Amino acid sequence: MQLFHASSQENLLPSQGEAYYYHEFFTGDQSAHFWEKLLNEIAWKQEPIWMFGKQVMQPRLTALYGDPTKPYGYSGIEMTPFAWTDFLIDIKAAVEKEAQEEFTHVLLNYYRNGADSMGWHRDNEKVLGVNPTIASVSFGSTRAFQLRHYENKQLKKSVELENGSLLLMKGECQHFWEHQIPKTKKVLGGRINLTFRKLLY
Ligand SMILES: O=C(O)CCC(=O)C(=O)O
Ligand SMILES: [Fe+2]
Repeated sequence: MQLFHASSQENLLPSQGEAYYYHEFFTGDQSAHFWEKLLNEIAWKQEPIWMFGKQVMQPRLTALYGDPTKPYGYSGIEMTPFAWTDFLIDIKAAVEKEAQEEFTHVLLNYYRNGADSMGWHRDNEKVLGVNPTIASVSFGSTRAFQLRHYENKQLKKSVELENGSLLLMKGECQHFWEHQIPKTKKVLGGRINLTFRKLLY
């Protein structure tokens, strides 16, 4: 939405994948506006996933939006998308312009406080194709986003995802690197994250 973004434009990863961070991709005013919409108008739910043969509740709230005829799933669950809303389309358009990619779906995560989290994973479902571009937008409290090499787990990178920021993951990132949002004991408010994806149906 801004013409020039305060961006490092430099790859956060040393090799085998790309991750680019854009600080203040959205202005403070835009972010405050989207925060209110996201909090009040998204159909948030706490859903179970399968982990090591057991069903457990995810430690955060989630929602999926996109083409309702194209479901998407991970960790043994399948989600049916809700149809796009106007303000989600506005966010999507801004992100698509920067990413030079068209997205079909957005997965939303609401971390209510520092006890909510997302464990180590790669976004490598078959339906995303070989080297997917995933665009991740954050609003609300800053949380650490950690990346570590899948084969050499000592190799780690961390970036603080701030209010109004954009993170683009590209190339071989989902093949060679996993990522997580760890729990934190810092007293923190909520954070909402949107990951835009292109599902190849
Ligand atoms: O909350 C985040 O920044 C990460 C979200 C994520 O990795 C995902 O939805 O796959
Ligand atoms: Fe992810």
